[in-house]
Amino acid sequence: MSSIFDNHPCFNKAARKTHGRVHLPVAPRCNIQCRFCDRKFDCVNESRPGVASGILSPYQALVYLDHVFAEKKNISVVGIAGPGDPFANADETMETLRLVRQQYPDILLCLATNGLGIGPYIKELANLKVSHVTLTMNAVDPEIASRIYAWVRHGKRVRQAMEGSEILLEKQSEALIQLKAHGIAVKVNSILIPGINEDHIPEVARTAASLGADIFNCIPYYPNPGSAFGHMEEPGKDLVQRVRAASAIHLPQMTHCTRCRADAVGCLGEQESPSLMAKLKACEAMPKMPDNYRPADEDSCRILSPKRPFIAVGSREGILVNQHLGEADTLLIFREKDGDFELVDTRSTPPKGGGESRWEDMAALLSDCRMLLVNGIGERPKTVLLQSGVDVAEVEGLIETALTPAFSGASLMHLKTRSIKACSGAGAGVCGA
Ligand SMILES: C[S@@+](CC[C@H](N)C(=O)[O-])C[C@H]1O[C@@H](n2cnc3c(N)ncnc32)[C@H](O)[C@@H]1O
Ligand code: SF4
Ligand code: SF4
Repeated sequence: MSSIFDNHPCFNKAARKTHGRVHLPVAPRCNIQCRFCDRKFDCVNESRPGVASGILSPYQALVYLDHVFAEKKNISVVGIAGPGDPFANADETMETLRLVRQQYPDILLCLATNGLGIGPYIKELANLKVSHVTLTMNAVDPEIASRIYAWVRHGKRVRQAMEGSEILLEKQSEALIQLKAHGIAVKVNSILIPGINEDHIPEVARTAASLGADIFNCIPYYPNPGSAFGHMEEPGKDLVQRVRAASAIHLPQMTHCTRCRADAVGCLGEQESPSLMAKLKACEAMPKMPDNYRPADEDSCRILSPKRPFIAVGSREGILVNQHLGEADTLLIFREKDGDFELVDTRSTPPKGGGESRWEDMAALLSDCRMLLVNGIGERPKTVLLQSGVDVAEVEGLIETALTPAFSGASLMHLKTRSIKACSGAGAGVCGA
């Protein structure tokens, strides 16, 4: 019998080599300070929790995700794991989850949090079908916790270690109970910090089990020179094994955690992809929100402004979306009218062979269009158009079928071009693909 654990590489060890995950780095800030954590937002060299090569806005993250799915075919989970805490950046986190869910109705969604701020969002997380949450609980005794957490920001006030730890622990317990009450699978991460909590972690596992957690992940502390615990050594294998064995009495153990970056992508332990890291940086440089974008709400995803009333289509005969942008001599321009679609213009595309300026001219040509529908497009023109505020969808099928979701802002996922369409136009450098 299949279960929600099957396709998640962290919750199910058997899936770790077949199913990948992508972390979207949309949450830079944190609402607490763990003494072992050192966050970095522009770091390409280190492979550890809390680092990312860039920070994305929700809209940028959605564009980046397109690149991820184009390069990696085995991604089953989209998650948010910092580099700070998702609920110290609740607006960005929830906006990203809404956009991703709208665009990818069947993908698994997950996130990792310290639990302090998640409470008010649990209901909506369940509505968005966020199926897996990781809650990091490093202690359940406030005295031990106060040695791990330097401060906790609750509401507008920053609380010092002891008072803050008491609040944090209470919020974590409440969050775990509520997450389970909403049918969400919960993994509890507990960072094993030698000399601080090694004898206490089995008690964390026992408490987590009593509150309904599904699985426990005792993670060896990774030494961060930039953190307050920077001088401490990483726990040895024997200690990790001993603590995991004592915790296994209470909960099944995850033993294959690879202590991932906040922008990790692919299978666990896989080397970072240089091309996707470059894509992430390119997406970070895009406008945080193009002209034709307004934040999503619970009911609708992309509500598009009247500043760009039209949608452009690449079509050979005017019935199907079946043209690669590089091959298109003309683009059809549609608008929505009285619940129907009207062809309002046929525009000649800028002449081929103009290099980069061809795509800039194309962006100008489509300055009143909110979206371009084609069955293929090169990386460079796509980036130029997205940066100028034209959303791009690579789809195939009847124009009319594609225009309905395109105008309403609904998902076009079911129409996505199945095979990668290369430009067969007049030679290299012409279409930019
Ligand atoms: C960077 S955090 C982001 C999500 C969230 N703020 C949290 O703490 O769960 C992701 C995971 O990395 C862990 N982590 C951070 N620094 C670490 C370190 N130096 N060694 C081991 N795990 C670490 C956190 O405890 C957490 O479980
Ligand atoms: S809660 Fe997460 S991001 Fe924040 S300091 Fe702790 S480990 Fe780092
Ligand atoms: S850090 Fe561990 S639990 Fe989180 S995604 Fe990586 S392997 Fe999974």
